[in-house]
Amino acid sequence: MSSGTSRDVLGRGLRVLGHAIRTEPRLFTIGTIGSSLFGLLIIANSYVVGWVIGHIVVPAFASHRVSAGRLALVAAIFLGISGLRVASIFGRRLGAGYMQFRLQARYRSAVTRRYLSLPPAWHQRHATGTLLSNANSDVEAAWVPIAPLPFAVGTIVMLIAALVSLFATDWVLALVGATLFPSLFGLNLVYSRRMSPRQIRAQRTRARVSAVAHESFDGALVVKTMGREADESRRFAVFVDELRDSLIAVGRLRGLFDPLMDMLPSLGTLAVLLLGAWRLQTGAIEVADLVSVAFLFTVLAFPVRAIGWVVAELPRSVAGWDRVQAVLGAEGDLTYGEGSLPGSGPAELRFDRVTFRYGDGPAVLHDVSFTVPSGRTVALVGATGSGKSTIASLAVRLVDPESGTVAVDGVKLPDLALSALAGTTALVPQIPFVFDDTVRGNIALDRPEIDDDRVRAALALAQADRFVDGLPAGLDTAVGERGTSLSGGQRQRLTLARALAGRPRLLVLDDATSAVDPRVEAAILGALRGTDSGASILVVAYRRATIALADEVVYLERGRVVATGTHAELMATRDGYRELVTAYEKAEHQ
Ligand SMILES: Nc1ncnc2c1ncn2[C@@H]1O[C@H](COP(=O)(O)OP(=O)(O)OP(=O)(O)O)[C@@H](O)[C@H]1O
Repeated sequence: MSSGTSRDVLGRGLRVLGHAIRTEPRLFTIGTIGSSLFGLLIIANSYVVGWVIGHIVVPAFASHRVSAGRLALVAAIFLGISGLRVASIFGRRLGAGYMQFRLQARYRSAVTRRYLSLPPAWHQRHATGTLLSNANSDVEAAWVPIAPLPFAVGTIVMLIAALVSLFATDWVLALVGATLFPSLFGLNLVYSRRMSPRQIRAQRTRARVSAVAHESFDGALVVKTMGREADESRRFAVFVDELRDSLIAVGRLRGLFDPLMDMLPSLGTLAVLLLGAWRLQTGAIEVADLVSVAFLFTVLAFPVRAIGWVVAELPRSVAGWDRVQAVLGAEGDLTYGEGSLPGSGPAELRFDRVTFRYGDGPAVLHDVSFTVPSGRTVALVGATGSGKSTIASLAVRLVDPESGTVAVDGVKLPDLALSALAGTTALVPQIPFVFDDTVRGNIALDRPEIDDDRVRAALALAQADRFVDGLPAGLDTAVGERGTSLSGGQRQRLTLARALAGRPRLLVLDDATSAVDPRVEAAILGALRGTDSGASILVVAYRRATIALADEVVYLERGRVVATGTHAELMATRDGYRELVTAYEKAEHQ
């Protein structure tokens, strides 16, 4: 979705506002009633000021007397107007503030929910920094005009009422208003057209700055160890400078527009005073009328600015809204069936003639067929890039095959409900992810059925119980952001324990124990195979000892299964397999 040209941005911005009003009609109504009352009170106040000058102050100059009763009446009227104004400002700000923050919260949650439901392929195409920007600054930008919106609508009500009262007072003075008010609108429109491309550019640059910053922080270790700090700072500076320039361009235009918006009502006041003096002379109006109208023009400038605030923010709002909609409207979700897997104990996994490609790229798996029989351990072995991780992703349905089927206990994965899939299968990925939480929190992940006994049992299976017992607060130890206080092998075992705690019936280990030493790895696999109610296991393996523990080996070359059999059989019959496993072994001993 594009952000559109400046020409149509006003229309689209108004549609975004319409959407906001339909989403929060009650709050919008409260805010608008408050600000309309505020506007009407401005007019009332002007007419009271005029009346006091014309009927109390001017006669007092002539008679040198003011009645105390009249003064008390005037004081009471002004106090009453002030009280009502306080209430109107309160209603306006309350309605607008609640409306803006509720919309922001609603869309932040919606964007985050959408991120979580979009498939890995989508995430791979979008930088994390951009996603952060979508959920934060784009959502904020979309709803920036909401804060002044009720004020602007109330101002329009005020301008219409002002025009009516001006015509009721004097048609000549009314003509000044009839010329001024449309000019204010016109100026706002010109401003919006000019501002549009600047705001869109600034919003895009913000997302880029966020993406580059995120990448720099994420890769801080590489940047430091490779001595690239200066280059990385320069790379960042290019985008920061671009953002500075686009924000200055926005500010420059605003700097030009704001004084113009202030000046127009002042010109109106001047015109009223000149024409009013003439009308006074001819007896067409009274002093009270002239003072009322002149006073009205001087106090108009502030509320009229509210229209400018809304219009000025529309381009930014449209840019933010488009970016938010691009996430909310993104396609490629996996749809789930309703099927369940009622059995218990280890499940069977079957790949049948599976072909897969990433996006429009070449096929990376061709006609892959193999089975992990219930309760057995199957090792996937193949050179780097041969498709092992892709098979692991397909086995737990992170992605769907282009053709062929993947089935668990005879049920095709797309026919399964998400809960059935998540309750049956577990993937332990190559790179462990640890949340900034306690050991317990990381393993239980708020799953209510996972109590401390299950957490401990999972830790024991993952050979992690001893190191966790050695942590200062045991299960309650906080592990830091991404588990920084743990070693790589400890992180891997924690992630494995997390998967095991859910008692999966099919466990997929994608090189999940590469950072633990070979003896511990063998102990883990031995323990997993030994449990009676355990899972069937598909393991991407590199170490000879691990591979030898598997009941069967599936050997891949360039996305094709070229042989299956026991480790011993493949060592005897397959040269490529023997060379690869021997190479792994040599690398390990070096
Ligand atoms: N997200 C992706 N987009 C495009 N191509 C990809 C993507 N992920 C993997 N590939 C390609 O798919 C092929 C198989 O990759 P895969 O990660 O499954 O191999 P692997 O056997 O697990 O490799 P390794 O042992 O290095 O982890 C490779 O050619 C790789 O370049």
